[in-house]
Amino acid sequence: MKSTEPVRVAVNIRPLKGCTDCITVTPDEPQVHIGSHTFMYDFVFGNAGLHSSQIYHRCVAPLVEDLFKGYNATVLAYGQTASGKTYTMGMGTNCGTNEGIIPKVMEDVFTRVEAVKSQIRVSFLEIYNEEIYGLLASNPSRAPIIIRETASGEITLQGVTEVDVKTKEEMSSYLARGSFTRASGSTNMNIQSSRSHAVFTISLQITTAEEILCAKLRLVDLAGSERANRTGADGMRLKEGRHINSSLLALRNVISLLGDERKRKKGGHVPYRVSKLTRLLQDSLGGKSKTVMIACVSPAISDVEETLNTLRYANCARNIKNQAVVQKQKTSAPSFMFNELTPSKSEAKNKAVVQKHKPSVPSFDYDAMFKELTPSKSESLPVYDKPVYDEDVFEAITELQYNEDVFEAISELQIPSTSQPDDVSSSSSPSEFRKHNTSSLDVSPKKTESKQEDKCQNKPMEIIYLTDDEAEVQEKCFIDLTTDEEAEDQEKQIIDLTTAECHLELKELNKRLEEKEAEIRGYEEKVQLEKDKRALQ
Ligand SMILES: Nc1ncnc2c1ncn2[C@@H]1O[C@H](COP(=O)(O)OP(=O)(O)OP(=O)(O)O)[C@@H](O)[C@H]1O
Repeated sequence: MKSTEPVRVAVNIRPLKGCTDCITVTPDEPQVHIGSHTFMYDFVFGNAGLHSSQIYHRCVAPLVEDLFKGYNATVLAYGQTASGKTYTMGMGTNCGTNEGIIPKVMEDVFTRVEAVKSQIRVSFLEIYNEEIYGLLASNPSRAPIIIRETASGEITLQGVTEVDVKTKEEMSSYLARGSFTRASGSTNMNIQSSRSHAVFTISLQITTAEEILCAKLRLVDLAGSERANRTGADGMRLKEGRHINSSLLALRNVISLLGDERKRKKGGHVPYRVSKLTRLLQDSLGGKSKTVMIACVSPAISDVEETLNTLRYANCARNIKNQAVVQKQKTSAPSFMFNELTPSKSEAKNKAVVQKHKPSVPSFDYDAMFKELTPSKSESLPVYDKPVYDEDVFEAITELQYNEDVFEAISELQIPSTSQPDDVSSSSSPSEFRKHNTSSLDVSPKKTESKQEDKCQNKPMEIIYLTDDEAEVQEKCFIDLTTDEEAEDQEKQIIDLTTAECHLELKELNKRLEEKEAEIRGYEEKVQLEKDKRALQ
């Protein structure tokens, strides 16, 4: 079953902290006014809009319902730093409480699973300085997770830890554990600012007499866009800010391309490969998932520019059309047991391998757990990489003002597609390969082949131990996207984008400089005239 689903967009306006309000909301309508701009959304929460306590029921509960029907779904919190994304998602200090979206999702999921035969797994990862790290891994060295692509275009993640969960409390403790491990730090704008994009994924498999539904709900808390002069970031924070901004720029570029019907009809290339963030969100934006974006904004006048940008991209995201597909496969016999599923060699190539890799048994005492984790937190943070991009370009991009021209120009930019090798490459041997936990993030290609519709294209949740032969087959269907050449290519694309933006910015500045010079010349002439007049008198 397939249905065209627009990305639904909600705006969440956080409470004002004692300064002038720059946003007004039309009562009883999802309409926001800012300066001379007016935007329509699917929902508006906060200010004169709906009460923010309704976010879950209005926006997210329908996705949980769809998850149980076999649809992949995504909730994406987007917005500038300190606009309330982590708070809204419930990934911050409130994650041990019932506040925020994720705790409510858990409540709902575990109420619903009582009525069905199911298995639930969770994974939690972050993109930090353009590397993907698992947040549930028991290994403190936190080796980066590798993105791979199957021959059919499905994105899988090699090295991510997925754990079985049986109760809401267990899931909640993994959320708390991962949230605590996630990179965060203090800036002038947010005392506990997320320094990475975080993705908490709930994988659900429901077995009925006829079929197996296997769908995923991805809950994404993006790091916020920031300006170094406002956050006061330097050193490590500045570098993080640059990575955050560059990946958000790539995301905005994808949104503006997918959200522009004219360009979509032209069939322009969508630059998902430019950053790891856009690769991971490929299924959520223009793919097979049902997606809700929650644009978090601050109503403070001091944040007006960033708020306007967020509102603009969120409005653009409403035009994105996904092709939601039920993720299912047939159960061959009525007594078919989920854990008994063993793939044939041919099936093995379409399935990701999941090995059971459970981190230490979660503690349900949050205070004790945080205490237990505190000394290891700094150790487990990723080691800083060498700066990947040109410092000057990033300096400029950090401070970049996203005005109309830049927005338009980025939309016009067509990024050449990274060639996808026909053949398969993989550096690890079959036995090495089996040592890793492999999990798919179900990021599927945009084009849907009808034949594949009723097959479960996501990774199955069962644990599969392959023979050497099967592992070889499995390996052959992966394409490693992280070769040096490809990484260089991706970096170059980001640099091209940022350079183009810098050129536009420079052009704008030159124009303003010329205007100022003309003004000064006019003033000097006036002064000279006055002098001449006085001399004549
Ligand atoms: N709706 C709200 N009601 C009360 N407090 C809020 C609300 N939204 C955010 N806050 C508070 O504002 C601060 C910043 O929020 P939060 O950390 O969620 O922002 P963020 O957008 O995730 O920032 P960053 O991108 O820097 O991580 C936090 O102290 C949070 O508790």
